[in-house]
Amino acid sequence: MSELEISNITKDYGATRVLHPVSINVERGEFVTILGPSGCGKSTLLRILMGIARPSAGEIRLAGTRIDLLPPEARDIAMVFQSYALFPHMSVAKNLAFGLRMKNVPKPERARRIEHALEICNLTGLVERMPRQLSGGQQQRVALARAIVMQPRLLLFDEPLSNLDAKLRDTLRQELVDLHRRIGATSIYVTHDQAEAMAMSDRIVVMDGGKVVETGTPLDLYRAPTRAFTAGFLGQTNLLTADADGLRARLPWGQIVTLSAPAKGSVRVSVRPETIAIRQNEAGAGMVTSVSFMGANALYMVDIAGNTLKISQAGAESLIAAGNRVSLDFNGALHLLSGFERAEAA
Ligand SMILES: Nc1ncnc2c1ncn2[C@@H]1O[C@H](COP(=O)(O)OP(=O)(O)OP(=O)(O)O)[C@@H](O)[C@H]1O
Repeated sequence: MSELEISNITKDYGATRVLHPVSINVERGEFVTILGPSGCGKSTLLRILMGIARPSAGEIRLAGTRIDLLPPEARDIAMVFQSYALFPHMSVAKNLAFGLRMKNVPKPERARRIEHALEICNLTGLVERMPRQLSGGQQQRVALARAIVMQPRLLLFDEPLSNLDAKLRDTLRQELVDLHRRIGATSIYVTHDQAEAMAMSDRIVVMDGGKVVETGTPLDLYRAPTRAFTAGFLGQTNLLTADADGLRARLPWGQIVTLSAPAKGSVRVSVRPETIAIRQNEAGAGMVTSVSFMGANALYMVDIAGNTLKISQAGAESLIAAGNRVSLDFNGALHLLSGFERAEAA
């Protein structure tokens, strides 16, 4: 039995179905990210888990108990919101105490839990401040502490870092991962930011159009996505059509390459920009249309037989200028996608 079992949850608004039957299992202590573009239904799913929206059908079990019919306060779930949602007229200490008081936690235990939550969220010293006297990052830490202090069975995060600047986001992302390791709470994190999902998660659930597209570890989904949607959403990639015969395949410009799995006929492959080597060659089939120096790497756009390929070259010492002809080497096997028609049509 999994700690959290989401079984065939659907959600209809009138005649519009925004969640098709969605089933996700989360193990105890696991950090699972639901990743998908705006409008894919991730917030709807979180609201259903929290109990602030009702599913049209399906069941949710937490530690074996059915919870989808319970009110939010009876679910043993805490949520950290994108907007922090702190009580503006209460100090940090009172914000943290509020939920505990509602649950009639005795005063000495309240104090102990608050002190612990403040300490692990790096907030000691700010306990008497009001929310308006805190920076965005500090406010988000308070929101986190307020969730942790409840010691919930399940922690939910709704894009909690998206209102922060890039640098602070990176810092807090790391803090969140450390924190999760220390408290080991079962966590569901919702984001449309693939870098965040990759850096933080034990497992990622990719959603699109109200459906689960694919589930896997960050490494598996990056290296071996099954769906074109996953390949394109998780990092950058090039999607190409090839003519396969076993492990060998011919690209549209005649180049012969190796596939990650045998196939026959017209197939789709995903090629990550960093797995292609670019070489200046007057007789090459490609032409550099643009080059951007990114610091640690250079990003080339290459036109080859009507296809535009992104190529990332690490530690480039000299750049190949736009207008030059190039040939491309594919290092290793090209990743074969399956089921791409369905994913793209979804
Ligand atoms: N109350 C509502 N009535 C009708 N449609 C709704 C309602 N709430 C959400 N939707 C629709 O449901 C779909 C999923 O919305 P949801 O907010 O879950 O997406 P999301 O993936 O969280 O997007 P975002 O990242 O932009 O918040 C969207 O098409 C949205 O327009």
